Amino acid sequence: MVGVANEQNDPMVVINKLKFTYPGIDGHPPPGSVPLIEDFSLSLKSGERCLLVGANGAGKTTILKILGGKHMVEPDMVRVLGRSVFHDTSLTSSGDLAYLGGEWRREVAFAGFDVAIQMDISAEKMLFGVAGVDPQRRAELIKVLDVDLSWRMHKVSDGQRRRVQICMGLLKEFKVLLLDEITVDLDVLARADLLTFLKKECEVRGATIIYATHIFDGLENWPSHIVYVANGKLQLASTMEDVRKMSNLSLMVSYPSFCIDNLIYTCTVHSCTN
Ligand SMILES: Nc1ncnc2c1ncn2[C@@H]1O[C@H](COP(=O)(O)OP(=O)(O)OP(=O)(O)O)[C@@H](O)[C@H]1O
Repeated sequence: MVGVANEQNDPMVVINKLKFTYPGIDGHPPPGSVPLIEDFSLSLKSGERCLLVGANGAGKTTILKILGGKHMVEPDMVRVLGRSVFHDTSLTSSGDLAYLGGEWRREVAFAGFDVAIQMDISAEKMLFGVAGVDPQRRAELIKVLDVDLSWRMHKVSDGQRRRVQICMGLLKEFKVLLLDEITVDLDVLARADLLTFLKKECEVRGATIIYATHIFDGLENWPSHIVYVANGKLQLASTMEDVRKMSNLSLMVSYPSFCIDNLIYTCTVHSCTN
C-alpha cells in the first residue's frame, strides 16, 4: 500500500504498470479488446518537467486524463502526491493537482473554476473573481500571458481566449500540473514566456509538470524528462533523436540536435485499431 507523499523525498507522480482499456457501452472493456495502454511506468519528483510526446492517437490525452482522475484505474496504478487521483477528489478541488486541456469549459471547471468562457464577461471579472489567489501571482500571470483586463470574452480571438483560460488555470499554486497541448493558439512570444514561467514554477516552488505536445520549438532546455508514447511494441530510446527515428515524426526532423541527459521511459501503448 502506497502512503501519502512526503513531498521532499517521495515522487510527486507515480505510474505503476498502468493498464487501461476504454470501456464499451456496458461500462466494461469489450471482450477480447487489446488494452490501449499497457505496462506504462513513470515516476516524477518535485521540480521535474516531463514532456509527453507521440503521434496522434498514441494515447497522450488518455494518460493525462487518467492522471487527472477522469478515468478509473486500480488505485495503485496511479498515485499523485501519494494519493489515488480517481478516488481522492480533494487533490483537484484543493488545486494541488491542476489539469489544463483542450476544452475550456470542462477543464476549467475541473480545476475548480466553473466559468462559462463565451459569455459577455470581462477578463478582469473572471481573473479577479477567483477566491484565495495570491494577488502578486495573479499580477505576474496577467503580465506573462499579456492579458488585457478589458477584453470581453465573447469578442476576443481564440488565442486571447486561450490566454485567459491558461491564466485562470494557473492562478492557484498547484503542486502537480497536467498540460494537454495548451499552447497551440499562442503566438511564439506568449508561448516562450509561458514556458519560462512554468519552468520557474518547478525550479522555485518544486512543482511537477507533465506536458503533452507536438510542438518542440523552444523546448530544447525545458524538460527534465521525455516520455515517448507509441503504438505497438515497447519503445526504448535515450535521446530525442532516437525518438525521432522510431516515431518518424516529421516535426522532430527540424530539431535533430534536441537531446537531454535524463530520458525516456518505456511503455507499450496499443492503438485501438490494433
Ligand atoms: N472516450 C473514448 N472511447 C474510446 N476510445 C477513445 C476515447 N478517447 C480516445 N479514444 C481512442 O484512444 C486512442 C488514444 O487517444 P488519445 O486522445 O489519448 O491520443 P493522443 O495521443 O492524445 O492523440 P493526439 O495527439 O491526436 O491528441 C485513440 O485511438 C482514440 O480513438
